[in-house]
Amino acid sequence: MALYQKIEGKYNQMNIEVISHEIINHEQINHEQINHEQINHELINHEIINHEHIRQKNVSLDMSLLSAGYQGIRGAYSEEALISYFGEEIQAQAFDTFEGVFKAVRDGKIHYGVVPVENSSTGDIKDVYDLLIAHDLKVVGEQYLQIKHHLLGLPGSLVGDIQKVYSHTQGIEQCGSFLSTHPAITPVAYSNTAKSAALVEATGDKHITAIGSRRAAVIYNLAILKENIQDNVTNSTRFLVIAKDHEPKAEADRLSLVFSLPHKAGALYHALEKFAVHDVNLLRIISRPIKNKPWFYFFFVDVAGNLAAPEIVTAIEEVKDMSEYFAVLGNYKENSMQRE
Ligand SMILES: O=C(O)C(=O)C[C@]1(C(=O)O)C=C[C@@H](O)C=C1
Repeated sequence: MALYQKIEGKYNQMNIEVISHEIINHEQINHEQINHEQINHELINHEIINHEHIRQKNVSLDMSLLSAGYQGIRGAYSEEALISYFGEEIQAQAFDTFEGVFKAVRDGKIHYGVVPVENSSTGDIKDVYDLLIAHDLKVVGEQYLQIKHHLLGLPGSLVGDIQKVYSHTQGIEQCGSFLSTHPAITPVAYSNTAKSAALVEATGDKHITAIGSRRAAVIYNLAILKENIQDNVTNSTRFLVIAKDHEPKAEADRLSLVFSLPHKAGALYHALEKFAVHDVNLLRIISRPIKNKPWFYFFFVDVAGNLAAPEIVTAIEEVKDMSEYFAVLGNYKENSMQRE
């Protein structure tokens, strides 16, 4: 506990809660009979939720007591990611925007949000990073999803007759080669791939199509006019599972941090050096502008490790000391699909 205490007040508070409640005690889960009612009560109160750990220990929890939000409508890739992470039983709630998901989590209307954060072909989904800062939410998990885009149209539509294709900007970008070889089809950016599919069904127009998933085709009664039109066969998107509070996990092996540094020669170099010196593997780094401070940046850095490891604590303590702003976004279990 002392280690967490050194890093962040909130972590400290969380650990005190974990210890004082003594509900989800890893040892207890292993060796003793579990009081399910008590655990579910904790889940409802949105306190110590360690579903990942519990799932691994084959403890059956009533997931239907939990809610998670995603952007779009049924058939969106985000909904698929949500189901892959939590399973079918959780109450999935659809929101029009990413911001809607973030606000609902922040206001305690839903327990979790599942939002895309990066794509293997097109890179960062920048809005999500900005929203993480703006709403002060935590990352408690991640989910990779292979993205296979298909050209969806009304049954009987012919590729040669298509005038427009609707999709999320990511869907359009990820299918750039297909679109460049079909110049007669005008891409139209829409808020979501599943919403695009629903629009095609609603118009009843055989000249209009959508880029979306096989699942969306089934839900919105569309035919797959051309399958796998994404540029890369390995196309995949990484989603973050966000929550209001940290969820410390013994098996967490990925740590997401955000910090800003003074404008000094070598500031970033020296910050990253701390990870190298303490043998901490850097997994990812991106920068985003600090909106009210022109030409200053937030660095979002992911490293491998658990906050209980002394070398991690030392490294991030040292980075924190050099930073003008510093926060632990979350320490969670890496999804195994990564870097396969
Ligand atoms: O439009 C969807 O279906 C989404 O879930 C959004 C989204 C994204 O924002 O990247 C998710 C995964 C794919 O990369 C394409 C679109």
